[in-house]
Amino acid sequence: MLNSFYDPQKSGVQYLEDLACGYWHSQVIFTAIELELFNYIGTEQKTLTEISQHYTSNENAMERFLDTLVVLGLLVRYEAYYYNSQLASAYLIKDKALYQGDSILWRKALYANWQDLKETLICGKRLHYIPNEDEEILKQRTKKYIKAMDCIAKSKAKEITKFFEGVHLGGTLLDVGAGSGAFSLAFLEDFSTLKATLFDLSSVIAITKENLADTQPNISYHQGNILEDWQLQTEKFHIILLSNILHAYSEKEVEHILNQAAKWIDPKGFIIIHDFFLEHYSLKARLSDLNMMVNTYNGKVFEGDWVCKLLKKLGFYDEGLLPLESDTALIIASKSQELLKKVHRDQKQYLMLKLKKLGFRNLQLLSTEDVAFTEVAAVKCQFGCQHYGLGKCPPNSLPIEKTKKLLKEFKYALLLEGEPPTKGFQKKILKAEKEAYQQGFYKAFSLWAGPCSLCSQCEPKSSCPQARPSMEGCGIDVFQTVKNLTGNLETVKNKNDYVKYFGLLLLE
Ligand SMILES: C[S@@+](CC[C@H](N)C(=O)[O-])C[C@H]1O[C@@H](n2cnc3c(N)ncnc32)[C@H](O)[C@@H]1O
Repeated sequence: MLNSFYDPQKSGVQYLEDLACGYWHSQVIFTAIELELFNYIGTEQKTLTEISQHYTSNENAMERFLDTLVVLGLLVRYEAYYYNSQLASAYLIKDKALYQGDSILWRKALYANWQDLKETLICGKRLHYIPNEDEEILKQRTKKYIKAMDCIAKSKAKEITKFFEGVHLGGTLLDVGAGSGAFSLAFLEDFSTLKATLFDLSSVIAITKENLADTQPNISYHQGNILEDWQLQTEKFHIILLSNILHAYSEKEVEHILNQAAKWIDPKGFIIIHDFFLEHYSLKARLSDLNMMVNTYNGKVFEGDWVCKLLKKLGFYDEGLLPLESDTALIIASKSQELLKKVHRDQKQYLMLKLKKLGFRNLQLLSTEDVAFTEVAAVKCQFGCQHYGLGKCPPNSLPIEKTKKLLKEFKYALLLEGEPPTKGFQKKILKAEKEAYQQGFYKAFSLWAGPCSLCSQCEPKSSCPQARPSMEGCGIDVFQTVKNLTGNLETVKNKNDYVKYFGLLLLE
């Protein structure tokens, strides 16, 4: 969920080298899509010679290129034959429903302005605009843009509508900045009594209308500028959708857009905001923010919290950020708290988002069945640790068999990663446990790392509301558990090496 490649224990020169070579990956996928290589291979097998002849390319160069695509997981090579991988077959062949090639090539089109990043930092905003673009060229570019948005929207639409499973959604939907209308189409498919109005610039509406032809009787269109007063000439709407709109603008325009949405929403309706937010998929959100800086007039990626505060000022309730499994998240707001309660949210994902704010480096959801145990932990506590017998350390902790039984009471756990000092980490674990409890995980119980460091003195036999056992003190094989999940945990080799702390928050 945090989408961060950086690992303070491991990241060194290799990490820097990989960062610097990021564009190599991009260039490989851009080229493969431009060549329509995955279409050419299709469901067949092709030899290097066939592929090289088809593209009139140098055979040696083509083999090196194809073998790189194999390592990237986009092709499979078996002896002399190349095939599309499952991933490429699903998303990189043009006639597939979830084809992503158009959005991948749109990324390429955005690259030119990234070259100006250094100058953009000095100037504070995008440097170059295309002056007086020819009408036909502009139309072709808008078409490409809509296709690109459509690829992404289609791949996410069902992730969004599932929040409303079981909710009776009827009436009218206003899709603000609708683009291809993919999100509206997904809502119409799942909620048959809905009618949607697609609101966008006239240049976009013209293309979307053409694309959808007359196949959608429940769709109407409204051309206009969302930065002006919305002149909709209809009743209020039951759903207002703002998907990937806020990040195109700055605070002032976002306030205007939300004000207009508040004006046009039925008191028993939902405002649905779908976007990048800094709290979710943080690295991608940050990079998207820079992308807005180099490629738009004043777009930026916001904190979900800030948007929620604006909605609150306008009299709306919301449930905070609802992360999708992919890189974006939702805010669903309504003036009716009753209605909001009907919206499904993934309780554990929501909790993870809240806990991230406590400052954990990383959070991983796991099944309690994936927790590893070792008898060696107890032996290491008894022989080799100065804390043995003190506070809540063994033998005042839970013996391994009792811990195994305890974990059977819980289905899930969150592995929480932090760092020294021990006291600070343990306080965060307690706060995490409290947050989980307050969100309804009534059994929530935590195990932390190291000897209890909250108080300077401790009566080992007495009960203490604050003390929790450590994972290792209860027989958990912390190394193995972490390695099973992330493959990443190093033994500390030097005194000053970075140490990772882990806690486990048990959830029913
Ligand atoms: C990033 S796309 C999002 C499209 C779609 N909502 C989605 O999520 O796939 C932004 C859309 O907002 C529209 N838009 C941006 N500024 C607008 C404005 N001032 N008035 C009307 N539409 C606007 C664009 O034309 C484009 O279709």
